[in-house]
Amino acid sequence: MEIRREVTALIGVNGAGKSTFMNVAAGGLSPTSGSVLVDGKSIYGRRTRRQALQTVALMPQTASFPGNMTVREVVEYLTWMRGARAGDARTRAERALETVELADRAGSKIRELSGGMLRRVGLAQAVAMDPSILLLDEPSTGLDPEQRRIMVDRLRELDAAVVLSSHVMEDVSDLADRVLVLDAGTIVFDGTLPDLCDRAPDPSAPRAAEAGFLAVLATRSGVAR
Ligand SMILES: Nc1ncnc2c1ncn2[C@@H]1O[C@H](COP(=O)(O)OP(=O)(O)OP(=O)(O)O)[C@@H](O)[C@H]1O
Repeated sequence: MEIRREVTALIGVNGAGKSTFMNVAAGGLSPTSGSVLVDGKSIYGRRTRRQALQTVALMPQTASFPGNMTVREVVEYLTWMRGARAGDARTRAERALETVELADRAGSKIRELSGGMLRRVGLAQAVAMDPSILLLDEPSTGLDPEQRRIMVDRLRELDAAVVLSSHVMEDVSDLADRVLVLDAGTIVFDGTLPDLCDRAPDPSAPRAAEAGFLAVLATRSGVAR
């Protein structure tokens, strides 16, 4: 598939392969077949990997940051790891923490944070280097309604190709220009949200997107049989 400079939502049932896709696309899980090209350069190529990795950032589904480090240290360290110079990494980390409204907890230890705050640290480290490709694995999980709204607003402001996986249809309808449905590792739908709603038995009914998603999967399993 080709990812464009827009927001692409990746949806699918548990185990469909969303996180696997994200990890492969982010350069962290080498594919057994196929390739990942960033601006035409392989993210797994020996000579091209370094540059490709600077363009892509992942907010993983679960992140295990060291509990003893402060929020600022974690974001700064990961930003430095991505190639920022030390002073620049500090500035970028501070700015990213402001973006996710976590600046007031910059000095807190990771182990003192709530689950939703940890998710926001994951988002901060992903946006700190202004990546042109941002992969977000279930970004709204664990966020309260206000924080989810802030995340949606921030993501709308980004000038990047964003891929987000989600089970929350509200995220999809608030953000996605394009929707992909993944089923057992295969893309079985590629279109807009209205296209997906059109697959529902009643496209004008409330929750038509969910019904369309289920209809796509039902058609697929019908074909498979
Ligand atoms: N490290 C691993 N080793 C072997 N199999 C794995 C590993 N991680 C995931 N899988 C398998 O790969 C498939 C896809 O898993 P993946 O985590 O990508 O799904 P997902 O769509 O992100 O699911 P969820 O919605 O539950 O997060 C599943 O069958 C899963 O059991």
